Amino acid sequence: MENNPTWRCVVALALGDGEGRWLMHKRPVHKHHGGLWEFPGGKVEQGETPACALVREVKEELGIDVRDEDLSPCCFAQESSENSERPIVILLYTCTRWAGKPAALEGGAVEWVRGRDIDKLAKPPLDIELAAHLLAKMPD
Ligand SMILES: Nc1nc2c([nH]c(=O)n2[C@H]2C[C@H](O)[C@@H](COP(=O)(O)OP(=O)(O)OP(=O)(O)O)O2)c(=O)[nH]1
Repeated sequence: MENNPTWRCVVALALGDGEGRWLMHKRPVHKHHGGLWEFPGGKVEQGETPACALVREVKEELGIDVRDEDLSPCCFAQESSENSERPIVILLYTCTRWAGKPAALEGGAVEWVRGRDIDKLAKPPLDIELAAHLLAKMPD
């Protein structure tokens, strides 16, 4: 269900292993931005808080449990409204506590990547911005 008539809210997770690596998700090839590496997450649905949406999305996408009290707001990135009728805003949270072993349950791939190596991955435009903010705040 659409969450807002004029803009779309997407939430994303920078899951950190505490040793400078972050879990990156490769989008399934048949999807928008297929084959590119993103911070896992997805769209906020009507009636959800961003944190609730992220807890739900990472369970569906990676099969892991995170608790909303372990999510810390990190940064956001947004599309220009000149390029899109309903621009996307992506809110990135960090988290270093979870239960379960992350797996790509929707047909893509997952990998733990050192902060400086995230730069080398092909990413959608907003994930490029999110990665730059994240690494500025949390250098290797
Ligand atoms: N991560 C990311 N997503 C982007 C960017 N630009 C952009 O339009 N998107 C879109 C792709 C998706 O429609 C949406 C992210 O939500 P999602 O991961 O749940 O997307 P999805 O294709 O799996 O969703 P669905 O329609 O199958 O439910 O945001 C970007 O730069 N980074």
